[in-house]
Amino acid sequence: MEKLQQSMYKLIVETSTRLPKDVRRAVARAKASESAGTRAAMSLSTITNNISMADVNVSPICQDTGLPTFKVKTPVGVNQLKIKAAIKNAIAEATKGGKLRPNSVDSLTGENSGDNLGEGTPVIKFEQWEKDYIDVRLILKGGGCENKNIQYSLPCELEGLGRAGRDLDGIRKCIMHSVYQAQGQGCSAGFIGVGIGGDRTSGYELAKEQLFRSVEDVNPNEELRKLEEYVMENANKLGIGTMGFGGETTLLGCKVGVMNRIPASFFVSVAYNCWAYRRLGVTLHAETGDINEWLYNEGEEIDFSKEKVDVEEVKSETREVVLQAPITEAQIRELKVGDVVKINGRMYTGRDAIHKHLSDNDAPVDLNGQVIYHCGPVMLKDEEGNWHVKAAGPTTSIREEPYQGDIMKKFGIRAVIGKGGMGPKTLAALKEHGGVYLNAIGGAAQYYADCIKSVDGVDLMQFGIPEAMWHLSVEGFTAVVTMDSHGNSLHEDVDKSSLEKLEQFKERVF
Ligand SMILES: O=C(O)C[C@H](O)C(=O)O
Ligand code: SF4
Repeated sequence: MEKLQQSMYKLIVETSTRLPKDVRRAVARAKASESAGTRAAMSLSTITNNISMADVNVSPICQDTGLPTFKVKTPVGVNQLKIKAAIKNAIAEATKGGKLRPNSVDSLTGENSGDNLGEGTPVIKFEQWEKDYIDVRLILKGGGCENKNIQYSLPCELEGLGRAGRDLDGIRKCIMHSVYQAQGQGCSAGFIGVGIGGDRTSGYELAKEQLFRSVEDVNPNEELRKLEEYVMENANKLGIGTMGFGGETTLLGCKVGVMNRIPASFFVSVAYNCWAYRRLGVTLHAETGDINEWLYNEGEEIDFSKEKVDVEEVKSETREVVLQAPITEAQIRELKVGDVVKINGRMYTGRDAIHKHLSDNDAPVDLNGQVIYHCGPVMLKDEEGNWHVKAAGPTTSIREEPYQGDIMKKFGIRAVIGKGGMGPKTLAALKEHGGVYLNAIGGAAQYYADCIKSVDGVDLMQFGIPEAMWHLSVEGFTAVVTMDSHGNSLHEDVDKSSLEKLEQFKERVF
């Protein structure tokens, strides 16, 4: 098994940096369905551009390289402990080289282990089989989409859809609701894996298991095939769209599995995966550990770098404003939902730990008139001790909802950049204080890393690389105003209109 660690390293790097062929085709279909010049089309262009940049840079498609989850099938007699050790070594190596973000955090102390290893991370699941080779599959599922997973216990009442009973139609309603409740926060357009039955644990396992199916397979169970097709057709009528900006494509794939349950329980579990659906697999020679074959490798690989972007058309529909910090209140009050903002100059990253910290402490820098970027980047230090950005897309902003408004007022922050939008408390604060929320394209970590021209400093490194406050110099960092200082929120509007659309699916279908 001398090649095992090397094979696992290849699998990790490939999964983190190259989107699988079936997923590319799904993204391309979504792009083709949007009209040029719309926000959805613009976002999808950024996404496909980002996919190509990750190919070329061999760098993470998204900065959140998730909780690495391996599923391994081994012939009888193969030493699983050796496989586990090889996977762990390969994970540490990939983290050191900036192919994975250090993502393993002590839940009690908040300490980041720095190498992605720790209690419960990575997840490795073994199964034995009768074949004579090893099958290893890996999914890197990020935290933002993981947070949008949902489990229903039937019967239940669902907003917009009424009662969901213990039958196929009740299941249908749960799935439709799961897409609605995710909005754009899990970086839509997304994929869902659904598990019907089991208990709370095995139901979610089954849901995640569906994410290991190919996007284009056909469910052999006739009832489930119909259900999957129904969901694909109708969830896309909800109008949530890419990033929750509205649009034709909200869902890129739906896979449903079923298992038995016990009489008192009836769970429908949904695992939501962002467009940056990073899962791959290999088969290995059982004695040497060499890669025999790459899985999910069928069909054409779309090379998005060959596509042409119709920039002129995009420009005609949107107003573009260039900003440079420090920003004045008057400049902010000029901005309206729908404006495209290009930022030059300084911004500071701040996510979960920073927001909590700033609510009880002074800021390490003067934040008056400044821009906060909700981002946990992948960073590498060179031999001279200088930091380099390897991936730096936005994180889900709603987690900062309890703190954001207060912090903006306390420190005089004028703009926050993130994704998925924020709630009523922040919207009220933007109006009162004169602030703006800018939505960047979730998952576009290479695209944004390219806009970052230098790393000028870092504070609060004790929170770990993703959570520290990085001082960044940017050029042409592009984001859309989705919440302005006049009380307007695109997120509130899309939520409301998609709930109205959801109500159309109240009547029995199955
Ligand atoms: O942790 C991150 O960088 C992003 C996260 O996956 C998210 O979607 O919020
Ligand atoms: S930022 Fe978006 S694309 Fe990246 S892992 Fe989170 S949900 Fe997925």
